[in-house]
Amino acid sequence: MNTSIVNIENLSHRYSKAWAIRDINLEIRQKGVTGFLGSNGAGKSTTMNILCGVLNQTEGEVLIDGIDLRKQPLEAKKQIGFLPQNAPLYLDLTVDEYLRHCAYMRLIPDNKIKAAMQEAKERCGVAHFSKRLIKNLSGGYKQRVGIAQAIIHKPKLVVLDEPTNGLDPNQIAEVRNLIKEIGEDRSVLFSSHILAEVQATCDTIKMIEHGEMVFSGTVDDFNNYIAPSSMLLFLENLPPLTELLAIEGVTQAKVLGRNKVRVSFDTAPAIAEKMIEISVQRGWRLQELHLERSSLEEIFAKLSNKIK
Ligand SMILES: Nc1ncnc2c1ncn2[C@@H]1O[C@H](COP(=O)(O)OP(=O)(O)OP(=O)(O)O)[C@@H](O)[C@H]1O
Repeated sequence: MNTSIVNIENLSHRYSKAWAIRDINLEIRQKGVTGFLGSNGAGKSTTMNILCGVLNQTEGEVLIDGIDLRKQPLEAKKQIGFLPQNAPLYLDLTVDEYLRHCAYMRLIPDNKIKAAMQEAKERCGVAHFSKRLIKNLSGGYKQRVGIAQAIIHKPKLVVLDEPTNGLDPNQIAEVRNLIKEIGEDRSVLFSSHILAEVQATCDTIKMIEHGEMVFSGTVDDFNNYIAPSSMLLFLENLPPLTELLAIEGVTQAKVLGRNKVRVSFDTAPAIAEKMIEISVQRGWRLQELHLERSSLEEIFAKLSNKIK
């Protein structure tokens, strides 16, 4: 069995002269939610449009569930549901009329359309708006209908391009939950330039900047991308700073309160364990040790600059 739903190899795309993406390699697992992160203009939409067969790449290969998208587009596209950046909704249709149209477009057999519509509507929480004109739905519900059309044919891969863009905070939370639910039994790839959103919704992160992949890994890998270089210590018996500074690897020490000190260190291995050991030996009575990690924004900035 193929363990990846998507395999992208050496993918590049050029609009007229400028390359929008360059030599991208990407693998996405069969299940779970993958966040596709990148600044504005990084190349997310270009990659997603190629991945969904909406745009023909200049170079490289895209396999969906092992099927070459270029050579067998109809077969490959059966496995893909796509919600582009501007949801392709027909505002003058009702939810039912629109989803029926999408089901026809997806070549769902006539006798299965009703059940497919019902299942997609229930999954996306829009069944009670079946007869409502799409133009009369709130932004969040329009987006739900957009997601319903992306899953109506039960694809193995659902691709959502900035699905929470323009929604209010409540609607964002609802759409994020829906994305997580959908990712329970298939693979979802969704793009965003909001770090916290990707962190809250995804298992895996892929990040693109200036058309090149700069990161691929778990959310934890991402959060730990920059190794900590300082720690906060809460010590009942705070020693003189000279004693802290004499520890191998410690570069700075600053008292922040009666029992609190910030210690900066270089890349000394196992510095936290060493600090605990020394504090026991010397009776400093360590109450708490907190490694200070980089904020997501710092990691984002570092990755963004990686290829500048
Ligand atoms: N149709 C087009 N013609 C020419 N250049 C384009 C076209 N579409 C995108 N580009 C350029 O390709 C690069 C990548 O754009 P893309 O839309 O893929 O980025 P993005 O990461 O999706 O950005 P955003 O978050 O702003 O949607 C940008 O420099 C953009 O200006």
